[in-house]
Amino acid sequence: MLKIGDLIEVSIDKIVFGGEGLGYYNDIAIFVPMSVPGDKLKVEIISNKKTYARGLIKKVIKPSIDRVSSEKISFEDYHGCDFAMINYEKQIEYKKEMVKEVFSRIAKIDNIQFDKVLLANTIFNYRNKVIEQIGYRNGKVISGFYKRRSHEIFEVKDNYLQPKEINKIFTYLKNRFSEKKLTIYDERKHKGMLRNLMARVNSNGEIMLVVIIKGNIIKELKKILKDTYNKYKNVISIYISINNNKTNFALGNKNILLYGEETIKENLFDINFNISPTSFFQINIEQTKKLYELAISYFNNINNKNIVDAYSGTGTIGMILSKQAKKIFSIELAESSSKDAEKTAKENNISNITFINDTVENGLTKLLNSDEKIDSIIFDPPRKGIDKNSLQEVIDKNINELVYISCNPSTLARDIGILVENGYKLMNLSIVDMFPQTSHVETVVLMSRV
Ligand SMILES: C[S@@+](CC[C@H](N)C(=O)[O-])C[C@H]1O[C@@H](n2cnc3c(N)ncnc32)[C@H](O)[C@@H]1O
Repeated sequence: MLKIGDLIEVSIDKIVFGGEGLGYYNDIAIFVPMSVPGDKLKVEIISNKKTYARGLIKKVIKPSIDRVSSEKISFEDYHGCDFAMINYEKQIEYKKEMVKEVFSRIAKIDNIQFDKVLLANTIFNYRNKVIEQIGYRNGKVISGFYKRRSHEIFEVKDNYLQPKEINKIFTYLKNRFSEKKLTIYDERKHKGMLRNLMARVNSNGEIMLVVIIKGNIIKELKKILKDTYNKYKNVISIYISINNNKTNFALGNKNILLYGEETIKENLFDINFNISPTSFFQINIEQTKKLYELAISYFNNINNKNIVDAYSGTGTIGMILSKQAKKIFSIELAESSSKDAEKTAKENNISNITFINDTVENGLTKLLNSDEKIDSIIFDPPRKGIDKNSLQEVIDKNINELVYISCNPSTLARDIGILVENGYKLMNLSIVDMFPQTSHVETVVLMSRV
């Protein structure tokens, strides 16, 4: 019987959904984060159940040929990236395996074939949005990510995924915060001011900064942000977000524009999209272009179709489709995203699009029961997938063509399973690697009525 704290030797056989490696020790399944199939490891047991246990790597005894370093072993060593210990080509192989495994287990579809697997050219520093926790160490303001399963912050110099320019500006801000001895938010006492730093950067290198605080804006903070705005010409927008809640969610309800522009803009397919601090926008622009191009190519004959863009964010896919389609209906829950989308449509003279600021659960049902004829739907839901009733409505109304973009293969497989049971066929399935160095995978699927 294993106990917490035991040191064991284990060989890793495979990667399972969620990104952890799996090996066996006396028939007990041992899950090991940051491990690679082919590794022989010394592992310390940190949790123990009847049929399985979880352990952390203490030492790499013999590295897998796919491991990039046998010295770096922890989540923190890889800046919080749970696949960065695996060479890039192999990361893709494991993502394919994970998608195959969930489709077989959940959707009961075996041996899926991938239409396309679109790799990234830029595999580091690709993120266009960054949020860090602010903390305090040895009299200095620091920022970074929480260590795994802890609320201790770890700070890294040149973070693997973040744009270098943002790292530079964050360093400047933290030095100024330290100098002025601004207080740091303490989540246990619910006291102190500085909570998070957030930044967005667009393809032109323009930056939006958001400082998330509890309480009121004090003049020292305002002065630091004014100096930042004047010093860095590429910082085009600075907000303070007030978050007085006891929550892990970073942004607050009140977002106050201090300097510069209300939104940052990103150009995709010749449309300038507006993005506010709280709006959703895909975090990897190079891969987003490929993702949208591929998803749009899955529609058969867009011209003269009425298409719904469900879970539409800032309206990107719908507006790109609107160039060819007859009519687009975009449904999005978040008010700021919907407002950004409306602004973008106006500025780019797009008029054949209707924005519905509502849940897909309500908005889609109403639309499908209205006089509008709907030919096709593109879904891009959050991780929890499509709500069951909405899916049933789509099935009942016999919508022939569904494109489904998903950031969570297990809820995708669940929803595809339901569609297949109800007379749809899986026509195409592709992967776009939006999140290199992490186990996250973006999948695009085309379903049609048979
Ligand atoms: C993965 S994002 C996709 C956004 C967009 N398609 C894009 O590519 O930028 C999911 C979006 O769904 C929205 N959302 C979440 N739950 C929703 C719901 N129940 N109804 C409508 N929109 C929802 C989120 O605010 C977010 O903008």
